[in-house]
Formats: sequence, C-alpha cells, structure tokens
Amino acid sequence: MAKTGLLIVSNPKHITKLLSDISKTVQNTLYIQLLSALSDPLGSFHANVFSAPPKFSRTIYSIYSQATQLCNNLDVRVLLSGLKSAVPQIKTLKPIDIVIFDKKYNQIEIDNFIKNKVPNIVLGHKILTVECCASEKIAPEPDNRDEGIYKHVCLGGTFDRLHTAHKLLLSDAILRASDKVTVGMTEENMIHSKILWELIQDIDTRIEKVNDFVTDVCPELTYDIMKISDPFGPAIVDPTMGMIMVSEETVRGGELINEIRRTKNLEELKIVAINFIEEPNPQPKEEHKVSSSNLRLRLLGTLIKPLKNKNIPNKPYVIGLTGGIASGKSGVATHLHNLGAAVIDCDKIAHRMYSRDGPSFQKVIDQFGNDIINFDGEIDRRMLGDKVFNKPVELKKLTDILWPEMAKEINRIIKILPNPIICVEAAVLCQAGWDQFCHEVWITLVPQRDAIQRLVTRNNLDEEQAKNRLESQPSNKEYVENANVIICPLWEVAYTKSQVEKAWGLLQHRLSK
Ligand SMILES: CC(=O)SCCNC(=O)CCNC(=O)[C@H](O)C(C)(C)COP(=O)(O)OP(=O)(O)OC[C@H]1O[C@@H](n2cnc3c(N)ncnc32)[C@H](O)[C@@H]1OP(=O)(O)O
Repeated sequence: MAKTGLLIVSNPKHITKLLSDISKTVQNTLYIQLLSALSDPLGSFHANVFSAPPKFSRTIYSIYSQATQLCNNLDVRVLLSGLKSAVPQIKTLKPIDIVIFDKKYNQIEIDNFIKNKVPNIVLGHKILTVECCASEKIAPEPDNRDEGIYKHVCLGGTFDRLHTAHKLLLSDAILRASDKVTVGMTEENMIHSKILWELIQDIDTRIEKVNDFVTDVCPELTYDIMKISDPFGPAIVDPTMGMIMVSEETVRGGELINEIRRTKNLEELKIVAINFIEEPNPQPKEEHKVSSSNLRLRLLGTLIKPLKNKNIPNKPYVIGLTGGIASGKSGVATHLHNLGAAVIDCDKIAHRMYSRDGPSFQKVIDQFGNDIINFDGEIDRRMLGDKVFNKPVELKKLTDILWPEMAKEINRIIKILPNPIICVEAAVLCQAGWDQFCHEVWITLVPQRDAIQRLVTRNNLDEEQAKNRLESQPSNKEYVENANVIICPLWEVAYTKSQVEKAWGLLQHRLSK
C-alpha cells in the first residue's frame, strides 16, 4: 500500500467511487487536487470549472463529508492553492507515492503532468486510473453561502485531534481570505467543561497539527495560530479582520464578538457559519456530527499509550487499576472479575495491615496515638482518615509505614493466585511505585464534580470534606499521564461494562500476540 496519494479529480461527482476505491490503495494521507474539467489536456492545469470560492466551499464540504463516510482512516487534504488562483505546480508537504486519475490519459500526458506539475514525487511512484461514470450522488450542499473574499479571516476553536469538520472550517476560512488567516486555539482554562477534557491533546500539539494542515493545503497565505484564554482572542481588537468563520453552534459567539467590536468602534465582522458534517456511524453517547468528543469517547477501553518493557515475569499478567477517589474503580474491578481476572483490593490489604493482628498495627498506633483505637481494640479508620486525608505530611507518615508491607503481601498473593490475569486495584498505584510490578496501568476517570457528588452520597461526607479527600489525591491529569487504558464510569453501568469488555477483548488480542 502507498503511504501518500495524490488524487487528480477532473469531476468532483466522481468522488464517491474514487474514495471507496482509494481507501484500499493509500494508507496514510490522500491529497486531492480538483482539476478543471475544461482544462484537458492535463498540461494546462489550473482550476476554472468553478467560478468563485463559495462554489468550491460546496465541493469541499461534499468531499470532506464523503471522506468521513468512505475513508475515515485516511488523512484527506483537499489542496486549495489552485482553487484560489492558478498555480504552476502542486505543492505538498509529504512526498507522493501514487498519483490517481479519475479518467484515462495517454502516457505522454501523464508523464508531462507528473514532470511539470508534481515536484514532490518519489522515485518509483505508481500511477493508477480509476475510471468513473458521472452518476454518483453528491452529499447535500450547505445553504446560505456567503460570497465575499476578505483580506483577513479569523476563526477559533480547540481543534483536538484534527478531523474532517476542522479541515472544512479551516479550508473555508482559507478560501475566503486573500492575505491572512488567524486561528485562535483555546488554552487549558477553556476546555474544562468538555467531555473527557483530560484527553484533549496539549495545545502545542494542536497548534502544530493545524499549522501543518493549513500550510500544506495553501502555503501562499499568512497564518497566525495563537493561544487564546478567553472566547474572543484578538477578534475584538484587530481592525484588519473582516470575517469570522464559525460552526452552526458557535454563531452566538460571533455575534458577541461583534457586540464588543461595536463598543470599540471597530467594523463588525462578517459571520459565516459552516454546516456540521454528519457522523456516519454514531456509537452510544456520541454526537451525531463529526466531533472531537466522539474521537475521545472512542479512546475509552483502547490502549492509549504503548506498554513499557518491564523486568517482570510474563505470567500472570498484572493490570494495575487505579483512579481518583470515588471514580468507580471497584465497579470496574467487579466487571474484570466477572470476565475472569482475580482482583486484589489494596484498600482491604491496607486494612488488614493495621488490624489488631496485622504487622503494622503497633507502628500506626506509635505514630498516630492511642486515641485512634476503638472500643473493640481495633484502629478506628474514620478517625485515622481524619488525621491523614488532606494532610499530605501525615498521610505520607502512614503510607511510609504501610506501603512496603503491603507491596510484599500483594506480590505474595500475585504468585499464588491461579488466574492468568490479575487486577491490582489501588487508588495511588503509581505514586507508590507499584506500576513497576504491573504490565499495564488502567485508570478510571470521572470529572471532579461527579466524584464529589458520589462522595457526598456514598460516604456521607459534606461537600467540603469530599473536596478535601479529592485534593489529597493526584489530579485527573496525573492519572491520565500514567494510563495505558482509560475507563470512564460516568454513565450507566451497562456503558461502563461495555468499555471494560472492549478493553478486555483488546487485552486478549495483545496477549495472543
Ligand atoms: C498504593 C495504594 O493505592 S494502596 C490503597 C490506598 N491505601 C493506602 O494508601 C493506605 C492508607 N490509607 C488507609 O489506611 C485508609 O484509607 C484510611 C485509614 C486513611 C481511611 O480509611 P477508610 O476511611 O476506611 O477509607 P478507605 O480505606 O475505604 O479509603 C477511602 C478512599 O480513599 C482512598 N485512599 C486510601 N488511601 C489513600 C491514599 N494514601 N491516597 C489517596 N487515596 C487513598 C481509597 O482508595 C478509597 O477510595 P475509593 O473510595 O475510591 O474506593
């Protein structure tokens, strides 16, 4: 299979057939160059079949929405330079391994075209012709397209895991800009309300991906891709901006920007809204439009980080299950148990360590005093909890006593359990360094506000106490950094179970290798 393909489209109506065929031929990136149907032979390449950029908008919408349905595994990039003005050559950042035509040309035409128009092509490249008839259906065209071209166009967003709807938004902005496009990229303070925000790519990665795309599809424009920490960015102060691209659901944001511009005697921005691209195969909890949230949801249960080689025996296979307080670890452990894993509950091991006959009983009393002893001679865990939760120094004194004994006990149990897969459930597994004896780290993740709510109802704590408990633990972001697999038990039990089953199935697949 070729890594990077260049598809030369003489008639966009062929796209459906072309994309279905090409997804079997090209592996990573597919560039699409729209070629004028009137520009035969290929030698006179420049686009003139479409008269003005708004018409390209419809074609590009159609291509990206069909790409979503037919070859979502490919990074599809519709090249825009030739659509804005005649350009002598097709420039691409990645070298082309295969050129695909949608109609037959003779060998001399093809050779000349490749030689003159495609400078970034690999030696030994392939040529493919997919002959098409013109009757394929085209995706619905967006309505109310605006006709104007503006010197400086702006847009903003999070642009997590750049997908076809982002590409469409950026492409439309590029088509409508004569000089410059400014892209405002939301900083972390603006993303906390998003679903699974902890999985959003870091801002530098997001900027890099957007920059890579825009400079690839249209290197002629100037781009300013900047971080923004409020919903307006430079759009409320920059007098050179003339237009803002928004999505259907952020039109109100554009209007707010204009309200502020009016107060500063700045000209209002033309607001152009782009239609959503429909999600062809929405799964439970997913939106019906192409979205980054859907992509993040799809990560649940999958291996999000490669496994490290650890110097531990292959068998049994140990999953370290960790996650914040009240994040649903025990529920996930139960699902794993039902699937055949043995579960070691480290909270219970800790309790055993300082039970009256346990190895740490006296040390804990010596450290925290006789007043934590109950009427039955056992340590009162609630009292001990009050002494250590949200008091990092005190908690460390307790864990310094307990963890070494617990680690010994856990490793002893791992050795004697008959199950091929063992789950070690521990709230602060990685902080204790116990990920060292686990082959994988799985985490449970729920938003902080939900964990607080669970603690209030489940543990009978008031909100202040619940917050204190949470604060004595690592943040969700820290958990995510250590995770190989993430489960989000935020919704109904059946959905959590389906995530665990997915993760289990993928684990079996990994183990079979
Ligand atoms: C490396 C590990 O993760 S081992 C498992 C965690 N245990 C320890 O670190 C031992 C120290 N902790 C303890 O001895 C007890 O938790 C006490 C005495 C502080 C409190 O006892 P209890 O009130 O009975 O609470 P319990 O042991 O059920 O723990 C309550 C929650 O705090 C979590 N927790 C316990 N210790 C810690 C800790 N050191 N850091 C962060 N969270 C902790 C528990 O995992 C549990 O989470 P969950 O509600 O999501 O299941």
